[in-house]
Amino acid sequence: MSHVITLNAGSSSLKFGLFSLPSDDPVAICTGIVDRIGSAGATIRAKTSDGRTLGGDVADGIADHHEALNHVLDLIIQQFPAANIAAVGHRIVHGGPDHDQPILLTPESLAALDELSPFAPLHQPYNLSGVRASVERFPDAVQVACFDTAFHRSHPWVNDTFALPTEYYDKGVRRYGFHGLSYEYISGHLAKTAPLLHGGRVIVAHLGNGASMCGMIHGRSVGSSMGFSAIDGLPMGTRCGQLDPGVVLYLMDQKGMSVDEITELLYRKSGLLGLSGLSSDMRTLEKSDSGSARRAISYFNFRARRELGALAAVLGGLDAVVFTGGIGENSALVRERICVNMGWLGIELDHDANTDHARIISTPLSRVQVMVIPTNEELVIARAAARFVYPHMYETLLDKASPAAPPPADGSGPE
Ligand SMILES: Nc1ncnc2c1ncn2[C@@H]1O[C@H](COP(=O)(O)OP(=O)(O)O)[C@@H](O)[C@H]1O
Ligand SMILES: CC(=O)OP(=O)(O)O
Ligand SMILES: [Mg+2]
Repeated sequence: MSHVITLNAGSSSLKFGLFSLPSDDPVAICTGIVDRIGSAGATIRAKTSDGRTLGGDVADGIADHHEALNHVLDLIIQQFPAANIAAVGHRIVHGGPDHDQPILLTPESLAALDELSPFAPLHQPYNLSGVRASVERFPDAVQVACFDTAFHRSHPWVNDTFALPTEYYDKGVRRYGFHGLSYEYISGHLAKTAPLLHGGRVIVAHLGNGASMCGMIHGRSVGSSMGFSAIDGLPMGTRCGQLDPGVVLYLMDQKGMSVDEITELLYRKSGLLGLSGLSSDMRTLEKSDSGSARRAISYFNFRARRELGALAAVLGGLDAVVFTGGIGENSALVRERICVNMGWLGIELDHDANTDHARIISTPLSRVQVMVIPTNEELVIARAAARFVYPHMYETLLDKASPAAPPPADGSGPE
């Protein structure tokens, strides 16, 4: 049987998965993460489908993604010597304006994606270095790129543009939207488990270390809180979220800050970390009784409520809200605070169901159904890679999972 490796490289982490490809849907055999690449305290941790925990601290550290990948592959080869790697699927954060589907990676497509690195400096170069390292280790495997931006290419023009002179749009200065693999998973999951809601107006809140929201009609994205870069929209672990561009001009002009300094500030020192002065991790903030931790959580929830209302307006109403991502799946407090006093929008949260992390956390009478659905970006990548390995076998599966074309969103269609 053939196998697929999935790779999701962040600036200091590398998430990975090993999937087998039986005839119906890829099956995860092992998933894990290499953390703190390039700094002290590097770890590699993985879980297998038969309940084993693998890996541990890496005493000498891990210098870069190339080395991280070698650790991952050593672990996979040691633990699963019979694995026959036919494909490696990569999460590539930026696919530019044209890619609305996964593609096969070739030297030419890789070079073209490299040109998008300035659009996503803290993601794209690491994604692509994961590709290069895996080409070296698996020269015979198919390498597949799965884009975080692809799911949002169905945006109507008004949600895709800024009010800049149009030449900037033509040069690629657009609202791309990200976390598309997660949204694709949720959309497919709803299509299977709640087809009526899938056919309606849904807001998915992907709240993790990176956070965004997506408004969907008929399972397709019509709007997203992230824009040109993965800094926009909601505040995140270390990213500021929506910011008046005047702040950036002020920092450059009046404070003499360089591009690198501002990049560091907006991507790595802001968000929950910047506001709390304590941590980027919601778990730590929830446990803290410091005022700054409470304020950071309040800001996070406030902006999420604002975005929820804005997207509901874009969708022309709301049928369901889905929480996902590390915070969305695990923080009853954040879900409660985002949904509180949202009766005007039709949201009535069931306090006990929310505390119990039930799948449906709204009351039976709530007009809007509120759900918690764990995301699975790795499965979306594995499915895409499988499609290139066994086109005939997986084509049908993906057609079933992929949503039908939506009618234009009321009032927000191309103008
Ligand atoms: N039990 C929990 N309660 C609250 N927040 C949590 C919990 N578990 C994880 N998180 C939050 O989720 C974040 C990680 O989310 P995740 O979606 O895995 O992030 P990413 O994929 O962007 O690295 C953590 O940084 C933390 O803020
Ligand atoms: C696009 C993005 O923000 O990704 P992540 O959440 O993995 O940082
Ligand atoms: Mg993520």
